Amino acid sequence: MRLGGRIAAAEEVLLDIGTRRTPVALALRDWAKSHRFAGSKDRAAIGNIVYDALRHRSSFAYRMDDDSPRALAIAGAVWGCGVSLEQLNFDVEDRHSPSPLTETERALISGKIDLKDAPDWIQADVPEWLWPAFENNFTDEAIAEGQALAQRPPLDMRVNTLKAQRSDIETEAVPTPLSPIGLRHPPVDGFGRHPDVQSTADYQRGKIEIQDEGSQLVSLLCAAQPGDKVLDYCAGGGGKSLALAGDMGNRGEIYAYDIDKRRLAPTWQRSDRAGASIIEVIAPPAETLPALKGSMDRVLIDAPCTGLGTWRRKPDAKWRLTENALERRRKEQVTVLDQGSEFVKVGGFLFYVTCSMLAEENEAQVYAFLERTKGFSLLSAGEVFEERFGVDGPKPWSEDGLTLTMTPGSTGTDGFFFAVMERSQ
Ligand SMILES: C[S@@+](CC[C@H](N)C(=O)[O-])C[C@H]1O[C@@H](n2cnc3c(N)ncnc32)[C@H](O)[C@@H]1O
Repeated sequence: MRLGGRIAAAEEVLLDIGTRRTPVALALRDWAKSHRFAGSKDRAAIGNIVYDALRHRSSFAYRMDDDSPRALAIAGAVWGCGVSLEQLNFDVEDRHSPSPLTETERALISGKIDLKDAPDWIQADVPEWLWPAFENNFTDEAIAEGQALAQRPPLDMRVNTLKAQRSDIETEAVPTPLSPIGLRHPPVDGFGRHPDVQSTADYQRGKIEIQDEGSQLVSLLCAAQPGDKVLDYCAGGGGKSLALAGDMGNRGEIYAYDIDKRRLAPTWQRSDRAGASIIEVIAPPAETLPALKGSMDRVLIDAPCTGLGTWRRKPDAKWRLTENALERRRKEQVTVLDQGSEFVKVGGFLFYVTCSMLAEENEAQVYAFLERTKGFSLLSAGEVFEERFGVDGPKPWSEDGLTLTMTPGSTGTDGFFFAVMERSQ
């Protein structure tokens, strides 16, 4: 496909996302299914235009003075993928090409509108309704943090130390700056794409997992010891259970529970591949779960959240998020904290993690939990962070000197919140 065809395809996909509210990955898959002539390079290029257009939706719309799919697709190609104005001379004979650029479009692409004059939320590419909370969190750095969340992400992998060391992995990926067991393919440029890690022998043999460095760090911050009894209360697909099993040297007990059976399902196969035999999956109706109450050394609550921290990877979620959804997540967070905390033994630890950076989902939830629940106290996570990842590397945010908030802007990871509490009675 020529460039014009790729831009027109991106416009079509953006229209689909806007009208059907289809998640971006699904919209791209649907488009590819009905356009079999598109090769893998075309699909990657179209994907890059679409993802970049969504990452920067409000700032691109401002600079194009237009938020139509056409304007966003052109902006995605130019400012996201580095296409030049000269390259945008679409071939009028090509029926797959968009119509030629108008004079106004040409002027706008040449940079007629200065983003510096735009409201802060537009410069930051954060939804307008969410801006006060976002700004409150990051104050002077809020625009920079928003912009960091709109960048392309790296592809991070975690080395499964049950099967390999970092130096054993055959790859062009580089070590991650903080995680001692992470490898990174940096963000791609232009129309590039990341290597297909899942088809490598190391992945198939369970030596590596795809996992963002932030997710690796929160798992390592739990400092689970060989022999511990650990409950992963919101285990989802088991990503953190697997990381914990590696850190524990496959000695001890890990119970992976989630209210949603379907989300939990891949954990069996993933544990097998990783050789993580200490993981016991407890799926609903979870008859064996109540017997574990009060007996766990560590309980990890990787709570359901708005997922702000993953906007680099799921930029469509940023514009779909509503105040109602935030409220629903907040209620679920109260539930999982109350329920999960019952499993911690006296002298054990409770970890509260989200992939959000909103104080309402993070510090506020932890403080409200401590207020209504006897016997738990908040410890400093910063000390463990420095112990495990050194004092010289990038530092997470900490509003209270105890909890940690990692962000693309501070630690170069997805956004994650981490708090550790100890049970004393
Ligand atoms: C952030 S995801 C977990 C991701 C997972 N830990 C990982 O590393 O891949 C949050 C999970 O919480 C689960 N959840 C929501 N409400 C729950 C509840 N009341 N009890 C247990 N799990 C719950 C959801 O089904 C979802 O899988």
